[in-house]
Amino acid sequence: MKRIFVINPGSTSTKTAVFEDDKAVWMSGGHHPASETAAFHNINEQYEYRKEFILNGLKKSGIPLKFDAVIGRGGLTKPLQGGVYTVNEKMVYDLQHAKDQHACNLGAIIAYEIAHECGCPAFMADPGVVDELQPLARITGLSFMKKRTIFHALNSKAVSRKYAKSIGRKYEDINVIVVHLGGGISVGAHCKGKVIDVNNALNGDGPFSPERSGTLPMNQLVDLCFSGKYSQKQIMKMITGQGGIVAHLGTNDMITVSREAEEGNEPYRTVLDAMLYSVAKQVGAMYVALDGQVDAIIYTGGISHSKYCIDTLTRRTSYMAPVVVMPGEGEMESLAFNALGALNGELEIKEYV
Ligand SMILES: Nc1ncnc2c1ncn2[C@@H]1O[C@H](COP(=O)(O)OP(=O)(O)O)[C@@H](O)[C@H]1O
Ligand SMILES: CCCC(=O)OP(=O)(O)O
Repeated sequence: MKRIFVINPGSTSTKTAVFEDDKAVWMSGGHHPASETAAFHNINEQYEYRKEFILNGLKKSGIPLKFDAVIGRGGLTKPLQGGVYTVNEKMVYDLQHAKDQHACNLGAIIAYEIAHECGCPAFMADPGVVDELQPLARITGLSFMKKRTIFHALNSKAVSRKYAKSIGRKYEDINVIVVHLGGGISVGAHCKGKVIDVNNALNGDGPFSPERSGTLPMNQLVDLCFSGKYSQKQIMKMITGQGGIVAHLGTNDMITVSREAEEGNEPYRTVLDAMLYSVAKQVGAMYVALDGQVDAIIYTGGISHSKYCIDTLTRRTSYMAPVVVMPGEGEMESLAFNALGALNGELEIKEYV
């Protein structure tokens, strides 16, 4: 029996779990309010805060640091193929110096530290930088700017596989649109096992989300950049951490926002409806990317627990394809599955170079 520790830092939460082979025997985690994380200037500064949060969780439950492997959510390194990777010094360095700032960058770093203390291997799998875009989706309107993907690759692929299995088919044989509704929102076109198009959920591309601005009017953004009022860091923070629902309503707590909207309270109702409208439009774009050949539209991520959000999105998109709701995320199970497969020699362990 293998004991695996799973670490998953998200933009709004940190989740941890202990698995014995493929069974979760302990799960923990918590929400990080925007009021707490706003104090940090960058993700590296959150290292101690998140590590303490993780170690305290283990300590409170009396769980010793004895594992056969530790696996962390993959971070925003250079674009990579999907799969499971050993965390090495080079990866830790690249994550500490990553241009793209997201809490997932800490997953592999903290896994590496804890694994070192346990004397076991550290892994990460299917990071947000998995890149399978079809050639046309890479080209932008400026010849020197290429599109870069950052999305919820781990969960999007995990729920797609689960859905395919539930209908007796393989992920590699179906076409689905996967909408991950988390702190960031990604809407991907999965064509026979490859994500051929998807918005960059982190950097000002696609729908707006609890914490991201999504696509903005470009001329106004350029004016803002040259206004002399804001540093580059401040503008990036407006786009990635303090945009979207946080910018409009001052919170990333979508449980409250959904409840208020459902009761018809303003400005919650209008702002949330606008976010859902922008998500539905992105689903339409991915419908086109798949030439209308879509087996299902899968809604997943934390916000998919909200009946108000799912009812609204279903009304706006179900005429394109059947809607499937898989709330929350399968990231913890998927990470554990990858670590177990790596330990048992059933999955190739890739080296980060
Ligand atoms: N029952 C719920 N109703 C509405 N929103 C929810 C619910 N549960 C969680 N959320 C929201 O889901 C988001 C977190 O989603 P999650 O997929 O766990 O992502 P992340 O990795 O971005 O932290 C938060 O904005 C949280 O408020
Ligand atoms: C880096 C993965 C994409 C993303 O936006 O994740 P969160 O929803 O956890 O912020």
